[in-house]
Amino acid sequence: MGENPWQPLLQTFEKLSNCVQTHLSNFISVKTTPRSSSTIQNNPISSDSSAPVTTNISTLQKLPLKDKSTGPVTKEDLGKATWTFLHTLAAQYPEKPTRQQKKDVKELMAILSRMYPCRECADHFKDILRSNPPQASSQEEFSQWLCHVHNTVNRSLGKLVFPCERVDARWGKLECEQKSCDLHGTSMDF
Ligand SMILES: Cc1cc2nc3c(=O)[nH]c(=O)nc-3n(C[C@H](O)[C@H](O)[C@H](O)COP(=O)(O)OP(=O)(O)OC[C@H]3O[C@@H](n4cnc5c(N)ncnc54)[C@H](O)[C@@H]3O)c2cc1C
Repeated sequence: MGENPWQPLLQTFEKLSNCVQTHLSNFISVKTTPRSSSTIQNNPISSDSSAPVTTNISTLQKLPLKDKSTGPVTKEDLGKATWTFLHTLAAQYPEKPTRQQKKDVKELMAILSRMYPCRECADHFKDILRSNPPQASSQEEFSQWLCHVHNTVNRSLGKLVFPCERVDARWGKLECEQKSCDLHGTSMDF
């Protein structure tokens, strides 16, 4: 019998199909390959056991499991994030806080000095609070007090002291539509 006249066309089609499959699997980083020791089953939601989807281990090994955003937090990262939280809180603290809000600030600082997830920092902060009890009768008073205690930490770490008259320029209120992020309160409430 002579050669199948469709053979060259079929071979070309097969090559094209393999090429498309390779490019697609590179694009989505998941390969559909026969089960082997270097692949893991990864189709927990499929009820069709005849069509297992497998992820190539070498693909998983290339994933950035410990990049900057997912790796362990350093003392510096934690410090920066906490100061951002505290100074933003101070910037949004009401001009006329309620008794409850003043109490909350004191409690928050006390809790930080006990539970801040860096033991030496927490102990250090406890000492600072002892000689600088929180002052939070107004937004101005709280943000200046916080600037002062942050500078106390800065000094002990050999860092530059921040000019507290510039604290409002450095730490503004959150940008929220129609003041929806503002803390509300007036000392008349309680
Ligand atoms: C309660 C607390 C206690 C800490 N104790 C320790 C400790 O004992 N040992 C330790 O190693 N680390 C401690 N840290 C971490 C340390 O304070 C820094 O956060 C960390 O070293 C990173 O410093 P940084 O130079 O990036 O700027 P940070 O001090 O984190 O400051 C962040 C930003 O705040 C601004 N800023 C600086 N000073 C002031 C200020 N006075 N008022 C307003 N804005 C300011 C600056 O723009 C600065 O870039 C503590 C952090 C906190 C929140």
